[in-house]
Parts: sequence; structure tokens; C-alpha cells
Amino acid sequence: MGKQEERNQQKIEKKKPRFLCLHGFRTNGQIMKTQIEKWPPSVLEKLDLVFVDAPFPANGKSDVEGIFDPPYYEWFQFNKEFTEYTNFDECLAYIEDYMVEHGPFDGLLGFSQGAILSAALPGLQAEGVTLTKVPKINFLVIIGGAKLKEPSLAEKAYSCPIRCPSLHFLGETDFLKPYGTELLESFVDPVVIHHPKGHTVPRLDDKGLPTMLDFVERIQKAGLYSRTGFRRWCSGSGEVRGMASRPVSSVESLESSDSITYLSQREAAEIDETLMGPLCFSVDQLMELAGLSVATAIAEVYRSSEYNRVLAICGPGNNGGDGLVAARHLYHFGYKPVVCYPKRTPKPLYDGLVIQLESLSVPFLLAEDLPMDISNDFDILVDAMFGFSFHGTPRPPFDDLIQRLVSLQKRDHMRQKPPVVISIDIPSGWHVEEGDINGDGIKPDMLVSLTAPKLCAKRFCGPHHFLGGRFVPPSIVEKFNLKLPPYPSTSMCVRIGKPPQVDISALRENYISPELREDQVEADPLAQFEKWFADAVAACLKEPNAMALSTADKSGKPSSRIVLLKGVDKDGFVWYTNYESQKAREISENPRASLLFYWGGLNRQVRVEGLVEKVSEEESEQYFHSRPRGSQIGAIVSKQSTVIPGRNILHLEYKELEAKFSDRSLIPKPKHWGGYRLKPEHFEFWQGQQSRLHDRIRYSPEVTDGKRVWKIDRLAP
Ligand SMILES: NC(=O)C1=CN([C@@H]2O[C@H](COP(=O)(O)OP(=O)(O)OC[C@H]3O[C@@H](n4cnc5c(N)ncnc54)[C@H](O)[C@@H]3O)[C@@H](O)[C@H]2O)[C@H](O)CC1
Ligand SMILES: [K+]
Repeated sequence: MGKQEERNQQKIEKKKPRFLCLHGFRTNGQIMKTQIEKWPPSVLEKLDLVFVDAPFPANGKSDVEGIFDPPYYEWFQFNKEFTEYTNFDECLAYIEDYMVEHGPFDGLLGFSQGAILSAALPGLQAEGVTLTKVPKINFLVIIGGAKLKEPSLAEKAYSCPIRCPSLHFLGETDFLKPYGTELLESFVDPVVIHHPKGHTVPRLDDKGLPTMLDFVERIQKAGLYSRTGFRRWCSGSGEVRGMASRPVSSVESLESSDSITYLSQREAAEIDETLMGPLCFSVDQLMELAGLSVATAIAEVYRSSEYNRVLAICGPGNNGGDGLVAARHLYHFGYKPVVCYPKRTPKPLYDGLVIQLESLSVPFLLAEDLPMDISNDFDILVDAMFGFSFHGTPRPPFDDLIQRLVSLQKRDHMRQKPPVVISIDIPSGWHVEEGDINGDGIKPDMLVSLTAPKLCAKRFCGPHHFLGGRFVPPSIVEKFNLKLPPYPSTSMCVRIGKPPQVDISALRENYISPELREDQVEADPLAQFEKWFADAVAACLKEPNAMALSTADKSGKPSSRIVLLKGVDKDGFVWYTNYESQKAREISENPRASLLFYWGGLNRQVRVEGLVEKVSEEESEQYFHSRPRGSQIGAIVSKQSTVIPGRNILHLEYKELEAKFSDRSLIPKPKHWGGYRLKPEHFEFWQGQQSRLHDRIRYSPEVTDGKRVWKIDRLAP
């Protein structure tokens, strides 16, 4: 073994994996510490243990009263069956904040309720439910644990096998033993220490101690390759680089490395040179597209109605230029940008970008004029300080600006929503290839990689990773052997990370719509419908004529489906279908039906209710022959709503008929195909407004002075 290797080996021997220790229900961190400290020094000296109190004061009697002194705390509350929890989200947020503030941690060590949490957290973290701002949990010690039973949490926590090394204590007389045993099934290769005691933190006996020491040795070795291992157990940039150049597969990324190419700093610069050299792109062009991609990615995730105040912090190079361009587009998208651009580059390109922003009255702030606490003044912070040409450590004033972003994210945000941080191409201050080497850099919520992600993006743990810069021609893809995802439709950006978990109950829109007053709407609901329909067409909404048709059979059993409106006039709303379908059968039994148009892009819906009748055979005939021949054949082939053995049968019949009518002869309309017309009796126009105070305008028929007129009412939302 050479001298250097020997030194490394010594370092390996000295390193201590750092565990966050979560105590049991209605106890506290100090109590757990007292119990764990009964373990022999041969174990304790190899571990760095941090004990934290749970967030909620005990909401009832503690089992350790009279044995250990109060105060007592609990992590969350639960029902008798342990299937419903209170304060669970708050508990997760509390743990995450603690780990951000006091971390990084390599593993979790939990007892009882703390063990239940510890065992669930790796799965919840992998699913993006929590701990998105901290490194991956690498090791677990579970004492008297069990599974969470709340179904949606359990699904996320245990649906994938938990691969991190784990040590489980099972007590012979512990009431939780059957549940702790069941928990083992969720782990790949769990190590188990059986002890004769009950629900307690046991001492380590002759059998348990060697198992424990083996486990500690195993995780010490594994720690050398772990994400936190880079930070805690190595010092000096040379060594860190050495470590990082080990196969990247040892550092797990949230994204699959096979599906996308990550660029080294040199490759990124080479691509840039090829674009601007042989391919004759100007930097202005690329910057405009890059900045536009960033603005569209931001708008896709953070709506201007909720996240309006933007601060773009721009650096001296092209990354800063991307920030200036993004700020301009965000302005046009309805955001209120402010720019901090402390080291201006005296080149016409940058001067122009500044003038364009000034012409929009976008304020420029000096770094020293930024408020000390930027969290109150902004909803979005765009980090456009450094891109792929960054090296070394940030120099003033960027060191301080980066630090502000870091400390902002470390603060206690239990009470106030913090601004989100969006990094362009590289989280500023991160090593372009190795990422956040010391673990104390910024942790953006969103990263917009440009052209292709750089190697450091593998370490990005935030919830939103996008790719922008839709300008890479096939020749560059080929030359650099790039694997890039396709961009959807005409979009300037594409999400590349795992989509974040969505809490359905928290999905809500704060609508902003024009005024809709009962004294201003059309007297005739059909005219009002035509006006709104024209708005939907003008807004380029997809299929504005799509409507949900609800029918009911004679017993009143309802059913709904989307059909396409094919005509509307004073006689009613027309659509075509198969007269042998379920809806046709229901209409024949019960002619009452309801139509619903939903134009989400305009925050509008229209309900139309009335009686349905068939249109004339002649009208159906005429419409049938106006349709593309493929649709005409399709209508013959489909015996709508009947069970068929497979899709293939449709193709076979279609091919047969296509051949039969290949001479362009008239395709006869099948007897069972035709139109329906709904004659409206009631209309309701709905428009979303702020704070759920939506508009609802109803039209119902009434007879006044012997004349049939429409009565207009406003309904409560
Ligand atoms: N092809 C593309 O993908 C495109 C990317 N774009 C963006 O351009 C940047 C790369 O731009 P570049 O000007 O080469 O570099 P930077 O923005 O990273 O800034 C370099 C700048 O910063 C100074 N600097 C370097 N290190 C430090 C330090 N430690 N402290 C202080 N200052 C430092 C250096 O002197 C330069 O002045 C890429 O990431 C994309 O964002 C294009 O806009 C479009 C094409
Ligand atoms: K950046």
C-alpha cells in the first residue's frame, strides 16, 4: 500500500457515519440519548449521533412518566387503528428543515414511533414526498419499528424494495414484534438483532454486539462512496475529484442516467463552439432561445397569479445574459421582474438587453440595495450568476449573493412560504461536473438545463428539472452522441426529472377572469353561448366544441361521455352518433339530457339542459357525406358500445371496407347512424373568480305578457 493509499485508509477508518436519531412517542431526544449511551464505547465511538426532539408537545400521558423527566414530545397523532394521522405533513416538514439546518446526515436511527418514521422516510424520499432538499438517506437503524398503515403513505413508502443497508432490533416480548417482522419484507437484505426484552432500546449483548459492529463497518465502507461521504469524509479538492471520478453509478440520481446525456464542462464548451462556429449561430440567437426556454419552464410550474415577484440575479457571462432575457420574457408573461446585475459586461449584446428591460420599466437593484431578507420581497429568485464556465470559488459580490440564497433556504419556513430558487443551467457556486462539493451550496427548487444537462445536474435533488434550448440540430446530436428527450409539441422546454408527487386535495386555481354581470350578458342565452364559443375558438383552446353529454335511463341511472357539437342554432345543439349506442338507448327511454362545455383556458363552463330528439334523416345523410371517408367507414365498422374480441377486428373490417370503396363510390350511411338535437330549456354560464366567488348566470324560460322570454338570475357560487 502506498503512502497516499495508507492515508486514505486511515481516513476511512476515522470517518463516522452521521445519524439523526428520532425518539419514541411521548419521550424526548435526551431520553433516547440516555438509552443509547448504554451501548459500549466500541460502537458509540464509531457513530456520530444527533438527537432531536419531536415537533409536538405530548398530547396525553407518557409511558415513561416517573421513569424519565418531562417534557415529552410526539411526532404525529394517529387513530386507534393507526390508519389516519394528524400533523403528519408538518412532522415531515419539521424533519426536513432540521436536516437542512443541521445536516447533512447519512442515516436515521429511530425507536418506536421514530423507527416507524425512519423506516418510511427512504421510500417517501424516493417518491419525492419529502426530504427533497437533503441528500439521500443511506442507512437505517430501526429499533422496535413497524409500517405506516395509512394507505396512500404506505403505498409510497414501501411499494419499491428499500435498498439502503438497514439494521433492525426485534424484541422477544415487544408488542410491536410482529409488525417489525412484517416491516423486514420491505427491505433488501435487512440485518436483524434479536433481543430478549420488550418495547425498549436494548443493551447490546454478546450476540448483538458483533452484528452491530459488522453493520457499522459495512456502512463505514459504503459511506466512502455515498453522496454525503464526499462532503464529510474527504477534504481537499484533489481528493474530492478523485472520488467523484469513480463510476457515477455509485451516486444514485433521481433521473435515469441511461436516458439522457450529461455533459462535461469541456463538452459543453465544445458544443457551444460548434454552434457558434461552423453552424453560424450568433450568441444573441442562442441566448434569446435559452432565456425564453427558462421563462416558459418557470411559467409552466409557477403561475404568475401566485408567484409574481421575480428577482433575477445575473452574473457577468452568458448565464447572466440568459437571466436578462428570461426576465424580459417573464415580464411579457405577466410577472413583475426586478434585476440585480452587479458586474455588467460592456458589450453591445448586454447593453441592448439592459436597455430593453429598462424600456419596460423593469427596476435594476444594486447588490448592496437588496433588502437583507429577500424572502419577503420576492416569490421567485432566478439564479443566473454562473453557467458552465464557472470555476474555483465565487468571488465578490457573488459569494455574498449565493450565501443569501443558501441561508434563505436554511431558515425556518414553518410559518412563511419561502421564495423558490430557479437555477439556469448550473446552480451557481456548484462545481460544473461534481456538483455541490461541500454540501453547503444552494439547493434550487428548479433547474433549467440548457442544450443538455451538465454532469453536476446528476446531484440535483429539487422537484423540477427541465431541459431548455430547443435549438440543437441533428448534426450536433450525432457528433456528440447526445441522448436527449423529445420536446412536446411546440414547447421550448421539457421536464426531465421525475414529476413531483401531486397532492390532489391541494390542487386549486385562483381564477382571474373579466367581469360577468347579469345586466351585461346577452338577453338571449344562445347569443351569449355564441359569444363565449367565439372566445374559446379565438383562444385556440383544443376542441372547443367538445361537450360532456349526460343521459339517464328510465330508472334514472345516469351516464356521461364527451361528444362533439356539430351545429348550434335557435333550434338547438346538434351532435351525431350511433343510434344503437348506450346513449341512444337511454335517450329513447328518457329524452332529458344535459350538455356541459368546459373551457378551462378561459375559466368558463356552460351547462345546457333540455329535451333531445333525432334530427331528420336528410340532415344526418347530408352531414354523414360531409365527413372524411375514413370516418364514414369507421362509423360503419363500429357497432358502438358492443363487446368486441380485440382491436384487430376493427382494423380488419376497416381494411375490407376501404378496399370495397376504393373506387371512390358513395359510402352509404348506415341506418343506425344519425344526429340528435337538444332543445335547451335551461342555460347556466359559469366563470371562475378569485377566492371561490365565481360567477353563475342562469337563464330559465318564463312567460311574460303572453310572450316566452328568458329570465336571468345570478346564483351563489
Ligand atoms: N450552448 C448553450 O448551451 C448555450 C448556453 N448559454 C449560456 O451560457 C452559459 C455559459 O456562458 P459563459 O459565458 O461561457 O460562462 P458563465 O455564464 O458561466 O460565466 C462565466 C463568467 O463568470 C466569470 N467567473 C468564472 N468563475 C468565476 C468565479 N469563481 N467567481 C466570479 N466570476 C467567475 C468568468 O470570468 C466569466 O466572466 C451557459 O451555462 C448557459 O447558461 C447561452 O446563453 C446560450 C447557448
Ligand atoms: K446559474
